[in-house]
Amino acid sequence: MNSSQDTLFATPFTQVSDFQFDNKVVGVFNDMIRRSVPGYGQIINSIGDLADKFVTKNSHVYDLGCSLGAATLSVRRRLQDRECHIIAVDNSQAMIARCQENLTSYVSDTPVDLICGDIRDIQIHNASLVILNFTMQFLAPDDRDNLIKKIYDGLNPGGLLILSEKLYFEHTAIQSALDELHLDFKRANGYSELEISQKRSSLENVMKPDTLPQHEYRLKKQGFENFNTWFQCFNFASMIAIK
Ligand SMILES: C[S@@+](CC[C@H](N)C(=O)[O-])C[C@H]1O[C@@H](n2cnc3c(N)ncnc32)[C@H](O)[C@@H]1O
Ligand SMILES: O=C(O)C(=O)C[C@]1(C(=O)O)C=C[C@@H](O)C=C1
Repeated sequence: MNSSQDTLFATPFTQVSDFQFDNKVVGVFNDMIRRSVPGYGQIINSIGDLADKFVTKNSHVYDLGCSLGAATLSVRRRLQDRECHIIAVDNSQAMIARCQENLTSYVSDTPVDLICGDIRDIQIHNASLVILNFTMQFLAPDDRDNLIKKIYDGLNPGGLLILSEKLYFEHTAIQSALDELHLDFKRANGYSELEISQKRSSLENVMKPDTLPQHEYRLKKQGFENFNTWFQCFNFASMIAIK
């Protein structure tokens, strides 16, 4: 997936505006997410491995907040002859346009319905896999319960939800230690203090991470009895929940 280097926050702004998944972000997104989210590449690969284990014949796979289609492509590579259908959704028109180009670059017999829309309005049914890879954190906290309930209801028995999120920690010293390790990861990937602090301000109002106990409580409350974290690096985690 080609991408320019992310320098969006490298020059000083008089006022930092709220983060948006617009054309400018789309152009650098692949570089941005790989240099910002520890373990992103491994998570994308493992989503393909999990798809291989959980996706059943003639079922649906949902990639909610698909961005450029990284998770969809990873899944699709593993699903030959499964006769299933992938539904990939994002509410950024710019992301969807670039995602379409990425999907058409690879041949596959698994059809993908690419939908520009809000994941809160999408119906889910006959699903063997639902992916929320760093998407739910951008929803208003009050909308998260309904989304998880809708996913639970739309999954077939034995179906899998993959939920990757940035985490917040209640304990002040733990929060600050893991946050600092994340910042060191960004520094090691070439981001300056200015880039780090301007991006942080830009995300402040639009990305609200939950704690791990909040995720566990929500998943259980909405019906998922089987839940575990399968990946964590610093303050980023990916969870699986099975219906
Ligand atoms: C961090 S990115 C997700 C990365 C992507 N899943 C991946 O694996 O590369 C978050 C995405 O969610 C989308 N998004 C945020 N809120 C949304 C909503 N309510 N409905 C649909 N898409 C949404 C954004 O446009 C953005 O593309
Ligand atoms: O927390 C940060 O600093 C991030 O950059 C995280 C994050 C994410 O988790 O989605 C935020 C926005 C971009 O989509 C890429 C990464």
